[in-house]
Amino acid sequence: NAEQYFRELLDKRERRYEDLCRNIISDMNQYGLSVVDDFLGMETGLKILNEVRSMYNAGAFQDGQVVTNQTPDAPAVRGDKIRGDKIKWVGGNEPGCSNVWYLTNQIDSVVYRVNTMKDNGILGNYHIRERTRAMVACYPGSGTHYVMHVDNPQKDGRVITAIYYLNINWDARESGGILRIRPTPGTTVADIEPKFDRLIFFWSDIRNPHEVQPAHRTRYAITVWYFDAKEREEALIRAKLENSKTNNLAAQAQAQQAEPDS
Ligand SMILES: Cn1c(O)c(C(=O)NCC(=O)O)c(=O)c2ccccc21
Ligand SMILES: [Mn+2]
Repeated sequence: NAEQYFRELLDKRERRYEDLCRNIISDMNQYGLSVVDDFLGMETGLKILNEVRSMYNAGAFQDGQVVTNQTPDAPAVRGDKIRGDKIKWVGGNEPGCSNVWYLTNQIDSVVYRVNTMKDNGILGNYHIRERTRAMVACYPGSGTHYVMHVDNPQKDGRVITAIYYLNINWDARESGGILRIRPTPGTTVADIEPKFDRLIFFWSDIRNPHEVQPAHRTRYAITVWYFDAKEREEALIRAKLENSKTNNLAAQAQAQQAEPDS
């Protein structure tokens, strides 16, 4: 009967979800990164893509960082600075961002789940309670890239990077834009295509230097970073100490200047 059918459907969905979380746990423990394809399905993915496109076309993205021309051999002629990635920070439920907001909720439930499941290995060392806002990024596609870097080299609290890609029929052979992660220690690299409805996770710290190779087609991605409560707290305390130290130095310098020569 119908009730039986729906119960089985839900059970199947729940099992699929469990399997998904199990796979992420084993990937993160084994490789420090995990790739999930078809995360939300075509229909939902398209809604997010259209929302991001309309934000971009409305000029809501900050101008990307200015980078010199991409061709290293040609002399950097004045004025050939091109704009790199352009980004827009999306908080919670601002108007016109409901689909991005839905996405971040879906990623949240996976991350909070894998963080609390039993036998989750390294993930069990973290206590993830909050994340950054969502960073919506667009590479305009004129060969723009992002240099090799570590997201969190200095223990600012971010432990997991989650990136959701929106690029339909992406073919890296003609469009480039590959995310290359060079897990350390290790000698292999992971080349990840920014494919539509693909969600990836990787440790945000020095274990995962990565770069975005030059993109020759508009390349959209949405990133959220998850904090470990302890590392985040310690980072905030350090920042406060640093702050008060610099304030004191400034105040002292001010005071010394003000004092008449003794
Ligand atoms: C635009 N963009 C990024 O694309 C990546 C990044 O690592 N992207 C990986 C990817 O898109 O596959 C970043 O890490 C990043 C950090 C600060 C500001 C902008 C940034
Ligand atoms: Mn990065």
